[in-house]
Amino acid sequence: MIELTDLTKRYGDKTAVDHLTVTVRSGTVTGFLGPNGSGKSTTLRMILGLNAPTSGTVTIDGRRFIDRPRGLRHVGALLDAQDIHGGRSAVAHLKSLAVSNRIPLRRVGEVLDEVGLAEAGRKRIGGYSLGMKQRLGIAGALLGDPPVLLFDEPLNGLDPEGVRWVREMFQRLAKEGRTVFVSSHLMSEMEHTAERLVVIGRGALIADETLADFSRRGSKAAVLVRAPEAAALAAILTAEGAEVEDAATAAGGLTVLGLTAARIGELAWRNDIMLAELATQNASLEKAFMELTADAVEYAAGEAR
Ligand SMILES: Nc1ncnc2c1ncn2[C@@H]1O[C@H](COP(=O)(O)OP(=O)(O)OP(=O)(O)O)[C@@H](O)[C@H]1O
Repeated sequence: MIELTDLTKRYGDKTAVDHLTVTVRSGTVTGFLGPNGSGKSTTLRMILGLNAPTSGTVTIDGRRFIDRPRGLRHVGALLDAQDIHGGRSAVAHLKSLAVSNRIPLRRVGEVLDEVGLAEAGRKRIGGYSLGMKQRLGIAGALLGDPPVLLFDEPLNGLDPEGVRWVREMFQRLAKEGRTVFVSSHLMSEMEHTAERLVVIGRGALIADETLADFSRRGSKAAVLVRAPEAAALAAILTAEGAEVEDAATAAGGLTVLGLTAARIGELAWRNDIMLAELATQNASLEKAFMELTADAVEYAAGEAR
């Protein structure tokens, strides 16, 4: 379990992390989401004792990371897959990590197998693709077989097969009872990866809940209706109290809020209006994320320069 209590980090006038209080539980994959520059990396670095908090505390299973003599055996982390010595091979890199953390050397072969780098293990890291570096970073995090794992944007640079593989691995690690905390600035990456979400904006907590609860915060469920006589139908639905928006992109499409699909179908039938399509739209996680973090986006497109 990772516990952040009133955790704050300031750089001069800039508050990178703002009184963050969060508990990251074991046995589940927790997504750590926020727009670019919202303080995710700074938080992960404070968890690992690489940055000192301005105030507040962070503990892992009750102790500060730097007070743990077992290091990589307790917490495995991938912070920046590119930040690695390109002249060495993956085997040499992992062996040096193993030796300095008193991890048996047989783990090197095991983790390289696990991440699919067994063949490339003796090649220079400098020649690796970003996806291979991500895999190597994940191997390093797994080396000490730790109960707590932190990953900063681990899906960056992975192809769709790689993304699926990482997702399945995170879920397996969580099922084994470990704490898996994964940052991303993209909801689409977390949607099929995490079970819980911690969402921050400008360093402050916006949400800490299950994915299902988070999606309910988003826009109300809407119903998409397509009908040749869209204008007539829109008038009927509005008279029934619905909020109707024209979906400008789809000819004849209406987005209806405030009525169920069943009720819309019934009203159309009673008024002899033919429907071409009637579909309930699930509240989109992406939309909920965009709405909740809109005020916290630091560099939006189209902003005054
Ligand atoms: N060493 C530093 N000195 C000054 N400001 C910093 C430093 N490190 C981070 N910041 C600032 O703190 C804020 C949070 O940065 P951080 O890298 O933690 O965000 P992030 O959520 O990880 O972003 P991204 O998704 O872009 O990686 C940013 O505004 C950043 O410019």
